[in-house]
Amino acid sequence: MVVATPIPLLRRGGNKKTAAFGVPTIDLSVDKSIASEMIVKACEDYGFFKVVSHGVPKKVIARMEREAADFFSRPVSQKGRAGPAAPFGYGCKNIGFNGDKGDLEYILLEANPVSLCQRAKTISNDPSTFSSVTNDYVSAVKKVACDILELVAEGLWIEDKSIFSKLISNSQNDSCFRVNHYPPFIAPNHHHDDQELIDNHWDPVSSVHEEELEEEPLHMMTSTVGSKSSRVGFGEHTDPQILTILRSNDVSGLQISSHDGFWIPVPPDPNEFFVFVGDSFQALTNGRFKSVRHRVMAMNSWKPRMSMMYFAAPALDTWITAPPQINSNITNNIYRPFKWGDFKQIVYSLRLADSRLDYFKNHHCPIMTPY
Ligand SMILES: C=C1C[C@]23C[C@@]1(O)CC[C@H]2[C@@]12CC[C@H](O)[C@@](C)(C(=O)O1)[C@H]2[C@@H]3C(=O)O
Ligand SMILES: O=C(O)CCC(=O)C(=O)O
Ligand SMILES: [Fe+2]
Repeated sequence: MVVATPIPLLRRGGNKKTAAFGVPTIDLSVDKSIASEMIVKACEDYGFFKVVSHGVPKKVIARMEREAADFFSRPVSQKGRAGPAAPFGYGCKNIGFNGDKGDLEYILLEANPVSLCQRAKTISNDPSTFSSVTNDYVSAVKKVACDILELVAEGLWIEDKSIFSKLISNSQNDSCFRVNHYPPFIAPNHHHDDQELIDNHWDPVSSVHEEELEEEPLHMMTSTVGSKSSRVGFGEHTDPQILTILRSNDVSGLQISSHDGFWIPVPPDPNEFFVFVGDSFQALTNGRFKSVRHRVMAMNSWKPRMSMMYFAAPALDTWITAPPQINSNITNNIYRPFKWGDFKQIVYSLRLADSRLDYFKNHHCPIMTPY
């Protein structure tokens, strides 16, 4: 049984806003009452945790990785046939519609079999294999997301264990799937002698030059290789959906933000999944769970980072508001109830780094609840 308590391990002095901690790790094979309590605690304290013994076969992961790697290895002229991302399809450096940029290329897909089947035709020379491999992967991680959401309901002592999972298992769910591919990055002052550090023991904490980052808002950074700004892979943001299930190869770069403003590097773990609380889960729990800010910094690596995210979202017409089992007095609602589809529209009108949930904070607006 793997039960790791999140313990701050290191905080360097001066004005370096970085820290390291033991990622809260939940073994999904342990007794439900233990796992559910740990998940609720991690969602409250960090909005982030790792799951192990998740039951997703290695083969399903390896096949998805191979299909994606094969796509990104193609010439730009071929990849471009699946783009530009609007928002679905192949994208390169441009994220969203409002000028955000990152040092990456990606494919963003709707996570349903019909759409995947259509999209696969522009992505692969063997579309039926691509869509069947992607469907298998998406179904497997969706199951992980549902298991986690049911454990959350249990941990919150809610009788209807499917209160959250049914939102994403609804046939009209709006979940999506993204594969990000970050090119290798070697810092301009990098020496070959450092190779051993890169391969094995490289310490991302000391390599994040925060004094440089503070000069320029992250979302303004471009991806010009060779300048200091080349290090932003995917700028800081929270995910708007309910839950995100991330898996990456063994290349580092992911960082999460602690409540006190430190960037915490997350060591990659290709066999396991990282789980992020999204904005919608924050609203569904009336702020009890926190959506976690995160980003990807291009780290010294000769190898590309490849990550896959399943963003679990409800149907567009689903009301997002805390159920009475969580908040019995609606006058205490932090957020106005909103439909996922309306929230998504706001999301796409804003920049990556914006705090979108603030737009739904209750000030003087009348409270309407669908419950
Ligand atoms: C700049 C943007 C890209 C994004 C939509 C947005 O306007 C703001 C949120 C971004 C984000 C972050 C999490 C996911 O990667 C994503 C697919 C999502 O749902 O919200 C992306 C959007 C995107 O890349 O299309
Ligand atoms: O690529 C990663 O590791 C994370 C990317 C991310 O946060 C996103 O696509 O929303
Ligand atoms: Fe994200």
